[in-house]
Amino acid sequence: MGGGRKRRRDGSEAPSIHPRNRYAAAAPDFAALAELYPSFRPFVSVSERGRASVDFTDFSATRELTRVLLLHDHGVNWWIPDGQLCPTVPNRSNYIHWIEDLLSSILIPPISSSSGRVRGFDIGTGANCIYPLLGASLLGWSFVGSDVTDVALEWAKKNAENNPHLTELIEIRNANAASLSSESEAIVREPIRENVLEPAEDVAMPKPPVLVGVLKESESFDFCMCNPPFFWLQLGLRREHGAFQVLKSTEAFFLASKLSCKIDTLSFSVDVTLSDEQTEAAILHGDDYGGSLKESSAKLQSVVKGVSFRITVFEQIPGTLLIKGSLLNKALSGTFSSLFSQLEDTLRMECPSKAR
Ligand SMILES: C[S@@+](CC[C@H](N)C(=O)[O-])C[C@H]1O[C@@H](n2cnc3c(N)ncnc32)[C@H](O)[C@@H]1O
Repeated sequence: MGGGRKRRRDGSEAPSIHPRNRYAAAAPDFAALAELYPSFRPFVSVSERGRASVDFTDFSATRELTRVLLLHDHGVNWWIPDGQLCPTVPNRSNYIHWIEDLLSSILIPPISSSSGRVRGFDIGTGANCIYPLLGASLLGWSFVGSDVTDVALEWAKKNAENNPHLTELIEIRNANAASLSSESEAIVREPIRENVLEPAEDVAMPKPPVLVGVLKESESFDFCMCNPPFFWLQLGLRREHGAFQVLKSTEAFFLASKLSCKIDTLSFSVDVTLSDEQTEAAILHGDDYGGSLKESSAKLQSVVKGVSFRITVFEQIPGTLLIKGSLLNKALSGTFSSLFSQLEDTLRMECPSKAR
């Protein structure tokens, strides 16, 4: 029965799937989907007892699963390039329904819009554009989705445009463009510390544009949502590859890319810092921002020196590691995104996944 609570390993109760979630009554049927979609078939294995499963540590498998679920159950055409965050449809649908509950509760007064349509703002919509696509297809909501990397902006737009019935409902905005047009101020602030193990020293970085400058003066929204701006990579490893080895491979990867990095074996993190010349080259060659030379120089002036990005390795469950990439210098988002996807390829080669 959908909506039942699952027990975690520590005995506590895990949040249940929302009762209106399409997958609340029954989880996706991998075998049936494999029958219908030949491209999904190679990713489904069937055990001796006849149970069909998918390797959730294999990016290609989870991407294909997301693609067929969005197509089959939601009539949505969808794709993302390698290295981009792949969302799980049942999980992301929960958030849409939880927001729906909040909006219908007395906690949140309705914001009247002329169209009478619910309007949401999705900070960091990603290449996958998942929340706008689900909100629009499930409930007819309209969305503005923002992002800062070229690849996310390009694919979020493609994902909206490849669904003519939803295109009108989804607008994608470049938060970087907003920061350049609205005189971004450089500030020194604490790094985002969502893991207690992260070092506590302050990091100099430009203030990231999140809402200010991205929203228009006259606009109103019924809600705003955000899945934090980190990049995650999940690696299912063979027994002999531990977190320490992955950390060392990460360090070696950045050193081989001629970047300065500092490994911290206590917090299992690697801080990567680009030299002034590397930062300048990255920005002036416009790898992360397709703007004009004038915009590039404005961006260059807004850059504050310091740690550029941080990679942290976590052991999620024995044999499965999560590698989190945090962008600390927003001016380098494209460089970061591209390096993170190269790091992913390197780690997948050096620390192969568990055999299926
Ligand atoms: C963890 S991904 C989430 C993607 C998608 N919303 C999801 O839930 O699968 C976070 C996204 O936030 C973007 N991001 C980072 N800083 C941002 C900012 N200041 N404004 C908008 N997006 C940002 C990143 O480029 C990345 O695409």
